[in-house]
Amino acid sequence: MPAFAATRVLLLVGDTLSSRKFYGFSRVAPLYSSVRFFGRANNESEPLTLATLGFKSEIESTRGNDKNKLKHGISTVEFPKRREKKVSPKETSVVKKKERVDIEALAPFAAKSFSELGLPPLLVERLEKEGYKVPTDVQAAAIPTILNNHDVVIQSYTGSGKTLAYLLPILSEIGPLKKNDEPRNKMDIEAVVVAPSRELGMQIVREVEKLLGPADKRLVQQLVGGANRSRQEEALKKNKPVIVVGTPGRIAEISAAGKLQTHSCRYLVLDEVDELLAFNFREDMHRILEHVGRRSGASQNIMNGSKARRAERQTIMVSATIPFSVVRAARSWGCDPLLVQAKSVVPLESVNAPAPIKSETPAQSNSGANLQTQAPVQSLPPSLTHYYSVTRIQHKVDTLRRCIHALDAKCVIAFMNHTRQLKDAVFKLEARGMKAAELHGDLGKLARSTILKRFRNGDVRVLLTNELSARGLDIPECDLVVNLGLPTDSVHYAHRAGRTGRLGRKGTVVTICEEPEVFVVKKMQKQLGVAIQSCEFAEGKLVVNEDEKL
Ligand SMILES: Nc1ncnc2c1ncn2[C@@H]1O[C@H](COP(=O)(O)OP(=O)(O)OP(=O)(O)O)[C@@H](O)[C@H]1O
Repeated sequence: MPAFAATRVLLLVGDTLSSRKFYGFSRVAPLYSSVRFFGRANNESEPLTLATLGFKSEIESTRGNDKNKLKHGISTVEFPKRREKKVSPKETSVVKKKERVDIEALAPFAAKSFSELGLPPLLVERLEKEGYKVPTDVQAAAIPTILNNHDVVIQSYTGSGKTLAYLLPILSEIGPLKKNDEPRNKMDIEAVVVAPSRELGMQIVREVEKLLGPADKRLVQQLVGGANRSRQEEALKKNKPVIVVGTPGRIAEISAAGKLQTHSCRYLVLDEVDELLAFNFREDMHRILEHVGRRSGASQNIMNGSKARRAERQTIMVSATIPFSVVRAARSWGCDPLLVQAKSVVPLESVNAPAPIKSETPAQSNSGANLQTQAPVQSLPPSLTHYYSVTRIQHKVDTLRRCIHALDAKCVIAFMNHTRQLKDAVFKLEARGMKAAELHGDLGKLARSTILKRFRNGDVRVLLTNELSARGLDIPECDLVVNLGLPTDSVHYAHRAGRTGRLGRKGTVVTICEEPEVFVVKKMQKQLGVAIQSCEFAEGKLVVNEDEKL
């Protein structure tokens, strides 16, 4: 178990804003209308305003916001001050009046359109063609922030659209859909996206290909392990991609062989960054962090501190779960990074190490300074229903089958902790006429992608898998996640659970456990701040044990 997994906590509210410098604001991105900012005077007597940050005027956006008031959520977006721009007294007074005003915001979609976020028309057109019309909250917060050259850590719950939140600002600046048509040095790779699994890597590649369109899809190159390396190297040479997406091992390998020129790369994305901190990725990640976007002569610049680093790559780190180990790592990898969440943007500097856990109800934990229990809550989509059902170990697969019938689930992901258990479970389900398949890391790349394709197509109803599928896998149709083996902790629970209930869809999570394991479920319930209700499956129906309070 990697050390970071034990740290489940993130303190998100820091009262002192960083007074550190921010460099290289070259663009002005318009403000999306319904994500709000509030300014505040800081030590150096310059208030924070949208103007100081390079966004549209605060007064204008505030007016626009009146139309957008909705029932859900509070929106407070704080940015660190942008030093070089002075604020007029008029702006200052507006900011002061609005100081610490919490505003209702649209949820789950904050901005009305992608064009409001400063994306180029070609890209917006392509998005509309693909059916993406309204940005999600996290996209509305992240896109302008990345367009403003900030290094960021993006955290929001599973299935909330984090992939486009970083891809869109990158594609605004590089490739055929970008804002300006400056010619490109064809040898340069301009963005590197690192993901911990082949499946996630391929999924990101598909997303980029979709946006680039058939004529330009060769401008993204996958560099995932398990696939033919020389073919990947040939494709790099022939297609001269602007963006590569891959797993740490393969990217590091090809880079070490001198076949991947990333020194002048502008963007480095670490998707599922907390997973990428795992021990087994350490050496490869070290190489990637040292080489991507590090121009020759940069080592000399490092001596000059963050300003020099700013002139190099922009680092974007992403996950639904950001333990404090990531906060620490992100501070050293990035340049004054910001923590971007659906409705808040704060300097990572203001995120404090977790305080000891205090017993408090989820409602209390939202308002208090100790947000130890809050991080996993923010990692879970609100549209999920959680149950647990007690059974004997030898009846677990049969309970799974009855659970699927009772809930009439069509597309099910069931997690087991040991690869060797998967085959037996598949056999038992198939024997009872339920189409099932196993997916794990011991299978070859082709077998893995064929199984996933069959599952996505609906040919397979139940996918029996292990932790491999817990991260990032996007199968919107998945309506049920079952834990046949207990997840290691609440962070792992959150990622597994997040395979269902994607982007506002309903989803159910059922943990099938033995009696002595119930206390672990109770503990996770407390840490996650969600109700996990006891239930049974009898006569083809779900029976919730209402009176059993955890
Ligand atoms: N603005 C949007 N409008 C409609 N659909 C969207 C939008 N943004 C993303 N989606 C879709 O939402 C789904 C979830 O997005 P994505 O996989 O990026 O979530 P995520 O936050 O990265 O999840 P995870 O934490 O599990 O990796 C995808 O199917 C994606 O195509």
